[in-house]
Amino acid sequence: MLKLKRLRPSARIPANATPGSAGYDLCADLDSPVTIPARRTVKIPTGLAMAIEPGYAGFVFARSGLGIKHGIVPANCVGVIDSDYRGEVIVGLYNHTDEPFVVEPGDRIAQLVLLPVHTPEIEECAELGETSRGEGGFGSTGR
Ligand SMILES: O=c1ccn([C@H]2C[C@H](O)[C@@H](COP(=O)(O)OP(=O)(O)OP(=O)(O)O)O2)c(=O)[nH]1
Repeated sequence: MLKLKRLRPSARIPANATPGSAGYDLCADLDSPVTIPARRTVKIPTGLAMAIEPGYAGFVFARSGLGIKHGIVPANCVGVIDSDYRGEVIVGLYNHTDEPFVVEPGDRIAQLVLLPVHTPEIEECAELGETSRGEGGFGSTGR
C-alpha cells in the first residue's frame, strides 16, 4: 500500500498502476500556469506527501513525452523520495530548450516509480575481491 496525503484539496492522487505499468503519474498542483524559462529550473509542487514502506524508495523519473518531445525533465535527473520523508513531493523541472515552457495546473509532469532499496552497513576494507572485469570500465569493452 502506498499512503498518500493531499496537502491541498486541488492535489491529484494518481490512478492505481495497471498491470505492466511501472510508474504513477505526478501532477502539477498549481493555481495558475507556471512558465519555465529557457535553460532554467522551476520547482513544481505536487500537493502530495507520502509514506513509502520501509525498504523501498520513490524515484521521480521524467515522462518520456515531456522529456523527448519538449526537453522538460527533472533537474536532478532522478529525484529520490526517502521512505521517511513526509514533506511535499516537489518536482524540479528543467527546460533544456531555448523557448519558455508553460506548465498548466494538473499537467502530468513526472512519474513516480517505487523500487526496493538495499541499505547494508558500510564496511571499509583494503581488498575488494577479484573479478574478471577488474578496474576496466568507461568503454573498456569497446563500442
Ligand atoms: O526530486 C525530489 C527529490 C527529493 N525530494 C524530497 C524527498 C526526499 O526524501 C527529500 C530529500 O531528498 P535528497 O536526499 O535527494 O536531498 P538532499 O539534497 O540530499 O537533502 P537532505 O539533506 O534533505 O537529504 O526531498 C523531492 O520532493 N523531490
